[in-house]
Amino acid sequence: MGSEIVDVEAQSQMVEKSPAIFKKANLPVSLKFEDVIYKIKIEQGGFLNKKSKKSEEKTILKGITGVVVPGEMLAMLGPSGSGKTTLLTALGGRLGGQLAGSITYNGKPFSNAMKRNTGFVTQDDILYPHLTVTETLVFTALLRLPKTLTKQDKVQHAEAVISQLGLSRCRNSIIGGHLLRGISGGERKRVSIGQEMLINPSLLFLDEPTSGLDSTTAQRIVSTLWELANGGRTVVMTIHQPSSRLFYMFHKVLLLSEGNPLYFGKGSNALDYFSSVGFAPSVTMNPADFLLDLANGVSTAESQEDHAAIKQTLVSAYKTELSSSVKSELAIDNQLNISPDGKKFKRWSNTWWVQFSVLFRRGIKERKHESFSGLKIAQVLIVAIICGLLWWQSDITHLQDQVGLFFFVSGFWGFYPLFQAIFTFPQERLMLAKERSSGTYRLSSYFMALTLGDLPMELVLPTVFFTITYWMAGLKPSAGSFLSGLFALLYSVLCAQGLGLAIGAAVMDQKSATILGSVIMLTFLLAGGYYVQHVPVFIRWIKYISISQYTFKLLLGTQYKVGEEYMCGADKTCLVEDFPSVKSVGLGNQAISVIALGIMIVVYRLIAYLALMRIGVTRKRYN
Ligand SMILES: Nc1ncnc2c1ncn2[C@@H]1O[C@H](COP(=O)(O)OP(=O)(O)OP(=O)(O)O)[C@@H](O)[C@H]1O
Repeated sequence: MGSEIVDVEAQSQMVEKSPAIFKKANLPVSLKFEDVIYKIKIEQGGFLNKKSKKSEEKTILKGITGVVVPGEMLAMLGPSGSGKTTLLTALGGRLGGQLAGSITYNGKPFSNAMKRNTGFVTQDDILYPHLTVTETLVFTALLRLPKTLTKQDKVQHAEAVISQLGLSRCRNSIIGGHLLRGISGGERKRVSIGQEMLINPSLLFLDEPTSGLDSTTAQRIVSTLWELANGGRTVVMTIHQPSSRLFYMFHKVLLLSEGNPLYFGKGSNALDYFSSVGFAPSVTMNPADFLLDLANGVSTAESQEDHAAIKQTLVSAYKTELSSSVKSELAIDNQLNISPDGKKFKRWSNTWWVQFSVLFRRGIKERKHESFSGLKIAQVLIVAIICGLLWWQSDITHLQDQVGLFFFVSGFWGFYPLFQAIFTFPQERLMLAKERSSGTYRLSSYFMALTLGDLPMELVLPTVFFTITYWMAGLKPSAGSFLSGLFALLYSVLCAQGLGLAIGAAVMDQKSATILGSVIMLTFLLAGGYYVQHVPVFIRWIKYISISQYTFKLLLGTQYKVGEEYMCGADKTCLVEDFPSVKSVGLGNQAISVIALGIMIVVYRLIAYLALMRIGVTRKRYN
């Protein structure tokens, strides 16, 4: 107990020394929840026979009540699957579906203003692997801090968080991730907490902030959270197996077992309560371990116990012994009359333009390794040179060859941008969900930043390709033909890219999106007018949606004119427009191709945008 007091004193001193933003909460929040019940529908059976599929209702949370006031830190304990994360998500205003009971924040339901006053740290750290610690926190500060602060102030806030969380040593190291060495797990967790601390939330939720960390690091993180609570914040976290040192730092503890509350109250009173209902620990042990044993139906008092019966006894004991006192605590009017006023708390902290420009810069930084990869450039250069060599100084007498080149170009530049774009949104899914659910930015600014950020490289590569191939292959040596060919190609690249974005956003799974993308593009290619000219009427419509067909037609149009002749035999001339694959797409009506591709450029992006609207804004946890 003595060491506890020393700890607490040391922590109070640290608070004194802390930067201003950690001293006091702006808008203290009293969180009250009463009889929270959460049900889900589970599909059962029917693996072989769909008709036998039944949906069964499962109750995940079975009436949980509690109150946490500013300055308090609540820990939710319980075995795996007991409902801790579900309750945390519900309290954090992020759970949709069948949620019953009442959850209030200073007596009011969850609102946008409260969202901006709430920090939520998920169990898995969702961070960009290629950014450094400082970059990560500065970008978050620029996005999430209000526009009343200058850029300099925002950077200073990020710096303050870095020193407060002891991240100075690794400030310039990259976060890292899968197959990419970066900072340690504990440091990564602190960066995630730092991202939420930046906005100085008065209500902070954390899902297992200490899991996978050694006890010293865990202690350090919980101490920081304790400091935050001490500054008038309300801190709620789930925790797996806290050491006794940590256990006594929590002001309140909620013990769950299979969705039932077994205990709610001060951590230091927990053992007395369980002793009073007949479950006293027989040996001195970590109180958290003892509580978890009980929640699993294991009591040290008896050796051959019936786990289900013990759990049942504890559930009943809670109802008879504790429930009413917890509810009466709820009735105490400790509602703070501070509610975020609507004017002060607009929905977004920054203007569209600020969001866009920060996201644009962040996107370029995170993906520069990918977009400007030497391998990608080498791949395009090699294909361009091989094409140039194979079609070396071809001329119109070999019309078949030239037409083949144009078709290849339209196919290659259909697939290439499609597959570059298809991964964009599935890779970003978790980040988008995290940042959208905390109201960091508008979807439109994110969408524009991401799609425009990739654009320069996506357009440079086909330009380089076309320039090399065009002149090596000896196509029409006029600036007009070259430039209109290049325009047609870039136009079709934008279109294929849009299709890739739409498929990626709609499917949100890289593997399925790739398969779907290749089937669609292959169909477009086959219907492009080169391989088959006598298409049955019932399927002829495909060519009207085929990107390859329009690109092919535009490229042919830049080289040949209606009425132009070529040598089709020893001393025989034919009209270009009568050549089979030219005939199938035709040389006239080029404007229609331009309009059709233009429509597709817009429509595919619109589909991608609409598909993204479902991410992060629904308060569902399992989406
Ligand atoms: N949408 C869902 N679909 C299916 N099962 C769900 C869903 N939501 C929650 N569950 C189930 O509800 C129970 C509680 O889940 P929850 O993640 O809240 O537990 P937990 O106590 O946080 O577990 P852990 O400590 O392992 O993270 C689990 O059995 C889980 O499988």
